[in-house]
Amino acid sequence: MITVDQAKQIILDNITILDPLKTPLQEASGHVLAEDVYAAYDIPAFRQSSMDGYAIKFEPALKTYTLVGEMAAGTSQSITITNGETSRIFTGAPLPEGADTVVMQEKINLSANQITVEDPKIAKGLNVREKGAEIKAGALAMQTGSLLTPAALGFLAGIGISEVKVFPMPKVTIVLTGNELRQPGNPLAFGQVYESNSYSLSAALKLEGIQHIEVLWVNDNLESLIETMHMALNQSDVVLLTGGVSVGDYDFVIAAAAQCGIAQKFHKIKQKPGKPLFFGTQNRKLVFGLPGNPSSVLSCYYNYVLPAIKALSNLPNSMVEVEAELETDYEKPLGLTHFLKGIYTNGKAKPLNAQESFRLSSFAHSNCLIRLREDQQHFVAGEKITVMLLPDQSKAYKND
Ligand SMILES: Nc1nc2c(c(=O)[nH]1)N[C@H]1C(S)=C(S)[C@@H](COP(=O)(O)OP(=O)(O)OC[C@H]3O[C@@H](n4cnc5c(N)ncnc54)[C@H](O)[C@@H]3O)O[C@H]1N2
Ligand code: MOO
Repeated sequence: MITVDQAKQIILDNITILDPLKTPLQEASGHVLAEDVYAAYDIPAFRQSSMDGYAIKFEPALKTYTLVGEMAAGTSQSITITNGETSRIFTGAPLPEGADTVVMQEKINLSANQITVEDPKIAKGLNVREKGAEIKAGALAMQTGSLLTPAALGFLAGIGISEVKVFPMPKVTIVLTGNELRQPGNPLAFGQVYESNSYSLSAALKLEGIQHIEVLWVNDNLESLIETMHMALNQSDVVLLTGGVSVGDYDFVIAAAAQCGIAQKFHKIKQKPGKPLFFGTQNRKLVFGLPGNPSSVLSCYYNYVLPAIKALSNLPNSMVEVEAELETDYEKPLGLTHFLKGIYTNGKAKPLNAQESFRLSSFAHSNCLIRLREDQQHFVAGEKITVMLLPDQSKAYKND
């Protein structure tokens, strides 16, 4: 059986970044740019006022100017002023021909059609945004590899860009196996359990900005599973199966994967929860067989699926690992890495009760996974261990 780190490396070794795609700016949030973007225009495209006030042709000795017109934002008509003249002007409006300076309206006195400038700091060019001050036509605006943050998207829109080439996010299909599964909201018959894996996985994927998520249900029989797997592979870049990867008579994932031409890269990792995790590829498509227990599914998602999904889109792994002090003693058997649901605050990590992989109550209240080494049995309070911060809990790590 392979170790946690070996499994992580095998997955990364099998990833090919998805082919870049032209995308409207409105859909590009959180993606990585796959091209250098150049400005097509000078921005601002004209000399404009940065204040509401009066545009003048600055003359050091002159304090009084005659009002001859107005320039509003969005006007398509320009006017011309000469020495001793002024035009009313508003923020964002083009400067009149001949003007080089704007006086804020709080810093003048208006009487009849004349203004008197009362601004000791007045100087040529004050309150004027020069043409091309933000960026010049032809200049590099953003480089390939940049993350499209809200500010980056606003910047690109502001210089007239409407679509960009990005590394897309993968399309994901979740395949639920298990005859016992029932949709929440319905009464349970004997032997049935509520289906919860699609809820946790879809929510985790949406949090990362994944938009294409499809959920397919399949009964525990080989033919149906093969058919559903083909469908899932056809429509997506990543297939996440839950359940059916263990050794039971109704666990068909491994056999179905082989029959669908999925090359097995590993099956089983020295870890708890999630020991029977399966990973395979079909060309560039990734297939994860997540052990069905709800806590195993999520633990494997954070450890293996999330980094893979990020890597497909050329994004860094969003799982942050930090060193922390274990708050209590802990005992575990040798041989498997354990991931414990825990609470991390102010550099200390506390394992929660209810660590069994069929239950999610502790996961629901945790903000981290505490990683305990496979080759160690006794852990003592105060000892340094590694903690994986859950990405949706970033505000919960520090006491105010
Ligand atoms: N003889 C052995 N039995 C088991 C082993 C083993 O090594 N030898 N490993 C155990 C471990 S560890 C795990 S984890 C599970 C994994 O089993 P499967 O991946 O085959 O999953 P299932 O048997 O289908 O389901 C396990 C458990 O999870 C529940 N489940 C499944 N899907 C959902 C869902 N969508 N929502 C909520 N709950 C779900 C299912 O009802 C089962 O209770 O195998 C152990 N057995
Ligand atoms: O590894 Mo299983 O996920 O412990 O129950």
